[in-house]
Amino acid sequence: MTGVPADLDAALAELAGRRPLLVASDYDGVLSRLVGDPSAATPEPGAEAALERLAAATGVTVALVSGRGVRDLQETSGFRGTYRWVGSHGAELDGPLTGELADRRDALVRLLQPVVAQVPGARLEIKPASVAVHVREVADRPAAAALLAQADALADPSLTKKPGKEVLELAVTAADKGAALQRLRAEVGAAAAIYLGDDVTDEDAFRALPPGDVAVKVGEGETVAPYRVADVPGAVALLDRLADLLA
Ligand SMILES: O=P(O)(O)OC[C@H]1O[C@H](O[C@H]2O[C@H](CO)[C@@H](O)[C@H](O)[C@H]2O)[C@H](O)[C@@H](O)[C@@H]1O
Repeated sequence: MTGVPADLDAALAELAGRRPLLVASDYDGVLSRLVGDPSAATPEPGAEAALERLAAATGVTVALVSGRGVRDLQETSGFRGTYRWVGSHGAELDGPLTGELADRRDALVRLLQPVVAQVPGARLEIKPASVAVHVREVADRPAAAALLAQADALADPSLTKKPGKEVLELAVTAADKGAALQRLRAEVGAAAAIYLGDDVTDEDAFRALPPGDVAVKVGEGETVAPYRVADVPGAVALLDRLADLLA
């Protein structure tokens, strides 16, 4: 099994002694490997079992904090545990969004659909409070970059731009994972928290954690997180290790 780095293991041991404890994780690129079709992003083997063990521990709250809409996250992951579900980068903290936001999002769909349709392999993902232009499966890389630049240029200033891995998302709310994590932390009265993330939008969450909390970057890339695991199996190994320490 993928090991947990020694410095991170020591931080987990310290974290395990604190309650209430918030264990929060991103989904894509952390609990699921990145794949071409977003709807095919199934969980890594062992991920759900580790989350369930953590959620069963006394004084521990598990939260899933995703750029996906909550319903999509539940359907794609198949997870059914007693977790806090945070979707749309925090815009959906507990439930679905209002119709007014959907109207603004629909206008974006009408604007971008014909543009995306011109690039073979590109996808337009329609989410509760945003649209995402995906280029992971665009073989012509200059065309992929040009599409992302075009989407960026078409976005009016009231939108929030969220670049990510092979994607540019245009959101009709200013929600970010950092504000969502702070709210969650306060709601559970957490004495400590850990957050795992792999993408640009997770940096907001890392920055929101106070000293003593544990921020873990999954995979390569620049980050403000002080800890790192190499990949998705490494993230699952971390969660398993924390569950062992809490047992
Ligand atoms: O916050 P997350 O749970 O990590 O969600 C971030 C975005 O994940 C999805 O896109 C990413 O994963 C796809 C499936 O592996 C991949 O095809 C794509 O290139 C990645 O950007 C999801 O589709 C987005 O809605 C999420 O915002």
